[in-house]
Amino acid sequence: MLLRFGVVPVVVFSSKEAAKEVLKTHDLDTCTRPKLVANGLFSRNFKDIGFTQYGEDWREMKKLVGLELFSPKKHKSFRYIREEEGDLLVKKISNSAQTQTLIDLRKASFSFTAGTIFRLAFGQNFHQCDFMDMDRLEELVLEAETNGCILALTDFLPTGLGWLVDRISGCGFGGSECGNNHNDLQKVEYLNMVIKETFRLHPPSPLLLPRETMSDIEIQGYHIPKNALIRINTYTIGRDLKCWSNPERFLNTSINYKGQDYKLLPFGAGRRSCPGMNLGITILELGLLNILYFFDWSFPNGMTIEDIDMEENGALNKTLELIPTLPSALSDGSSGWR
Ligand code: HEM
Repeated sequence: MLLRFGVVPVVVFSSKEAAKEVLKTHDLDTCTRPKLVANGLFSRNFKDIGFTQYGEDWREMKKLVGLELFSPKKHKSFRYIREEEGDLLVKKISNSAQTQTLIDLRKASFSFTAGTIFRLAFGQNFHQCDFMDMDRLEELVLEAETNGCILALTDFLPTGLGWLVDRISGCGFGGSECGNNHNDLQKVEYLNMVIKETFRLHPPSPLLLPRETMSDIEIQGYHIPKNALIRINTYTIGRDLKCWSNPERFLNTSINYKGQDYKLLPFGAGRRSCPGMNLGITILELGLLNILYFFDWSFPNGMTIEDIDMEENGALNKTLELIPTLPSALSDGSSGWR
């Protein structure tokens, strides 16, 4: 789909064939990022690896994070951090289980994920840091997410005009569907299937991060000029009848979701694909295993599954409050899943 936002052509690709042409055949022609106002603000003027333009700086950063954060050796050496944070998550939920009080699963998962990434990236324990406040951090992440989706007119209208309209208009930037009647092995297999299907039906990034063409190219027979903004619509591809026989149902396929199969791209593909993929998957599996293996879950009084708001709004601001119960076989103070 070709749109024109002000003076900028914006092309949205919603088929796996087009995604493959962009991310594989023309990866090198499309692997820079456009300088969008919102992204500049929370990436310290495009210095962040995710929003910096393609070139020497990006290549250096990619090499550095590949060695220092995401290599298999580092991944292994950070295991104790993931385990300690997993134990903390289990303890927190156990406390609620013992008093039979509600726990906000979104907040608990956020704390587990942010705690792990914070320690890994900054070498400091988030929970022992006086100057860090988890609620405030969550607000900041939400704000960054929301701003990431905002399109400012400054990005699309000629210099001055868009900026003026943005100021006047106030464009100031400043649960998966699962049951639990499974034994342990089934739980693990089931969990992997749930993760894959959640990636397909509810991709964390429904549109991959924006790319910009660095030269004139042709995709699916269409001419795309240099400096066009490109978006890959993974949400639509994940529900495309041409790719999936029954898109609304769990499919239980052995499909690859790490960027080799262009009908399932939760982490993108090509040069700008997610370098934190293995860490992300490990955190997700560990968090979910701890939540599902150690606890049974029930709704608060009077609530049914229909009351859960499954609508997506593109941000992480939905609460999911449930009551955990410790199965009797496990109520001996076990620590987290390793
Ligand atoms: C389940 C967890 C995660 C998912 C689903 C995910 C997804 C994505 C997606 C879709 C992109 C854009 C790819 C593209 O536009 O082609 C991306 C980029 C990126 N992700 Fe992740 N991600 C996850 C976890 C992480 C983690 C844990 C980190 C680091 C701690 C991370 C760091 C990055 C970075 C730095 C980029 C930008 C890469 C670049 O532009 O060169 N991600 N991620």
